[in-house]
Amino acid sequence: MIHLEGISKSYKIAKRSSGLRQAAKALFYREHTTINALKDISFSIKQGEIVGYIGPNGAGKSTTIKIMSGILVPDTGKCTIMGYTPWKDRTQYVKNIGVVFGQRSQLWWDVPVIDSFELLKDIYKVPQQEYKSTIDLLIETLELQEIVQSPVRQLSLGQRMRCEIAASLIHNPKIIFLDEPTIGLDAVSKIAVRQFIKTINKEKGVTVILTTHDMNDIEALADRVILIGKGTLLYDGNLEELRKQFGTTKIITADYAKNTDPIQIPGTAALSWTPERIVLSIDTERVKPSEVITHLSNKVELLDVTIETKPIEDIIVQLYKEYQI
Ligand SMILES: Nc1ncnc2c1ncn2[C@@H]1O[C@H](COP(=O)(O)OP(=O)(O)OP(=O)(O)O)[C@@H](O)[C@H]1O
Repeated sequence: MIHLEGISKSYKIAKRSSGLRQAAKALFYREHTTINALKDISFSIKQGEIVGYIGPNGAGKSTTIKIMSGILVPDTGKCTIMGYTPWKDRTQYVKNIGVVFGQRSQLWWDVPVIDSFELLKDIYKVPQQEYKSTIDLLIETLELQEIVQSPVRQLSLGQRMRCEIAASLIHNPKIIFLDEPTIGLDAVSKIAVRQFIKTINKEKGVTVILTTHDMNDIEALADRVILIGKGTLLYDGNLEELRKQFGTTKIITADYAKNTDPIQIPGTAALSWTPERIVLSIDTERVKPSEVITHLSNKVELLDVTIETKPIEDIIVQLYKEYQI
């Protein structure tokens, strides 16, 4: 469905110099620097996938989304999405995609949200009946009843984001590109937005490409992650694989009847210790959690034990370190 091959994109920016003399010189002669935002990016995405497109600030995520949505033209490379070249066949192509840029609004600021929806219906030439059933569903599932009559400028960020997502789906697109859709949302709104993305993917088979810095978004939604750093594709694979590769640490917290003897267990490191509780970090490649618990129960009278997996956030930090990005 989506196929990128050898995509590169650079930005040319004028160097700014300080001082009056330099500013005068710049009137006649401008020096430029080139930023290589994307270098030889290739990947394919199948229909119905939810792909998390991740990487640190400035990695090239938004640039890729802009190329895939036809806003930017790459310097070199091929991009075919549903048979279209996004920046060449824009008019036909955009009928098939929805785009949300968390940082920018596609809604008209001063008019009630519902009027923006109507305008988008006309732009995309959505038949009235189809529009009615889509909009009713969107209003209900994204809980927009109370806010659709308000102008966008009066909405909170979370309310606006829910409207943005609805706006991107009015024409029933087959693919949606979400660039940081949960940025600045409270916990409840984040969960609602994630749930909604999951539902349209499951029930309508919508393909989702999601960029985010919130690893909980990735964990909740994406089966596959593509990692980009300094414009280069570094990892493309299953989230579970990533976890296996980098997430071999588990944290065991054990509560026990008072014990003042030191506890040392091979393959573990004590993160904290009191006469009633120990928190151990264990490397599951060296020792199994069950072996640690057996060791512990031989030494102390165990009252409670919990085992936690390393949060996905830590795994990603480790990954960024590994690739030095
Ligand atoms: N319009 C532009 N003009 C010049 N440079 C740009 C432009 N847009 C992006 N860049 C540069 O290209 C690189 C990639 O930027 P991009 O916005 O794609 O990164 P990103 O991964 O989306 O980052 P973030 O997570 O911070 O949003 C950065 O170095 C950025 O400064």
